[in-house]
Order: sequence, then C-alpha cells, then structure tokens
Amino acid sequence: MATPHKVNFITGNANKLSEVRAILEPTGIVVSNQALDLPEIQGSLEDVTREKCRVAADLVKGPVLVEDTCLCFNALNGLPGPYIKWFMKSIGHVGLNNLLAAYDDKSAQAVATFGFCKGPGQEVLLFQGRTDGKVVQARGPTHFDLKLRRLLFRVIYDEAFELIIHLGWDAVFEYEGETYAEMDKGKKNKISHRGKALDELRRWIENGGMN
Ligand SMILES: O=c1nc[nH]c2c1ncn2[C@H]1C[C@H](O)[C@@H](COP(=O)(O)OP(=O)(O)OP(=O)(O)O)O1
Ligand SMILES: [Mg+2]
Repeated sequence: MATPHKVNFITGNANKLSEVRAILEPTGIVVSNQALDLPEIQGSLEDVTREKCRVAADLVKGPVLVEDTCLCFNALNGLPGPYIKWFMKSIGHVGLNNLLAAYDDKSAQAVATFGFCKGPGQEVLLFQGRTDGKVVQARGPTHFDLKLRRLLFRVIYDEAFELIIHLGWDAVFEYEGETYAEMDKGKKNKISHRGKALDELRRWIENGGMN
C-alpha cells in the first residue's frame, strides 16, 4: 500500500487546524501541526502567505503548509483583507458592520491562501479559494467554532492562552442566506474559501506534486 501523504500545517489557530483536518484527512492526507508565531507582512494576500511559508520552512527546516485568511469588503476595495484579524480584535462584529454602514454594497469575499514549501530556500506554491458572501449582523455562535467548554478549560488551565486569537467572523459572513456560523461544519467546509483552496492542494498532491 502506498504511504499516505503528510502535511505539516503550521498554524496557531485550533479552529483552522480542525477544519483542515476535517477536509483533508478523509482524502487520506495526514495533517500534523506545529503552532509557530509567523510574521504577517503588509502586502497582497499572496505576499503575506509566501512570506509566512518561507519563514515557516526556515524554522521547521522541512516541508510546511501555511495559510492566511482574508475577508475582503468590495465597497472598501478589498479591505480589511489580510488585516481582518486586527480589525476583529479591535472593532469586532459590530465594528465590521459599521464600516459598511455608509455603503449599500455589503458584499464580501472570504479568501484562503495556502502556501506549501518543501524546505528552506525552496519555492513557495500557492493554493487559493474564494467564497462570495455578504456582511450581516452577527447570527449563530459568535466564536469561530470555539466551544464554551474548551474556552473555559483553556482559561482555567492555560493562563497564557490568547483567547482573542480565536475570535473569527463566521457569524457575520452570510453565504446564500446562512452565516458560516449557522451552517453545520460539513456544509461550511464544502462551500468555504478554505474547502476550495484545499481542493486545489489535494489535486496537486494527487498528481504527484509532493514527490
Ligand atoms: O473560516 C473562518 N471563519 C471565520 N473567521 C476565520 C476563519 N479563518 C480564519 N478566521 C479568522 C481568524 C483570524 O482572526 C483571521 C485570520 O487571520 P490569520 O492570520 O489567517 O489566522 P490566525 O492568526 O488565527 O492563525 P495563523 O497562525 O494560521 O496565522 O480570521
Ligand atoms: Mg495569523
């Protein structure tokens, strides 16, 4: 039997990791993880992922997969884009809605850009997925799939845990009448920016890209 393909997904975001595992593992791709804090530069979506991936490969000294997630508002020419994490931290779901209050156009695009690199100094390959939707008032669980149980567990047992890092925008991103937060996980992963990007990655792996 052929040995299963493995990817080492470098992320500090447990929710991303669980989605990536849920999407890739049924296809026979094994996902390991290291949580490293990678620099996120200013630049295009592709530049941000390329640099994260290059640094991750240097640190790990081996093959790595990284991802950067963007939420792009069409009325704002693509902003917040790669800076969505800092917007979420500082203004939250209400603030994201307020940013669009002056515009009729509430449409937005969720973008996942994965980078794969075989090791230090090697080329970074990109796999991107985009899902169109719109920004709405928060509906559904307001944490990016963070269960209260786990939240409490972490607060009690791991003081160093950065709570805010998991705050996501699933509850304000609506796709065909449902927010990401209202969908069950299987549905989100089928239609999501991340699911589409990982389809590309899987196809590349199945065509011998990692060999
Ligand atoms: O499907 C998603 N649905 C809703 N929210 C999401 C999703 N995916 C990421 N997010 C949030 C997490 C972070 O606030 C920002 C992306 O920032 P981003 O730098 O890519 O993620 P991160 O710093 O949490 O983890 P990483 O260690 O992989 O960089 O959007
Ligand atoms: Mg990040």
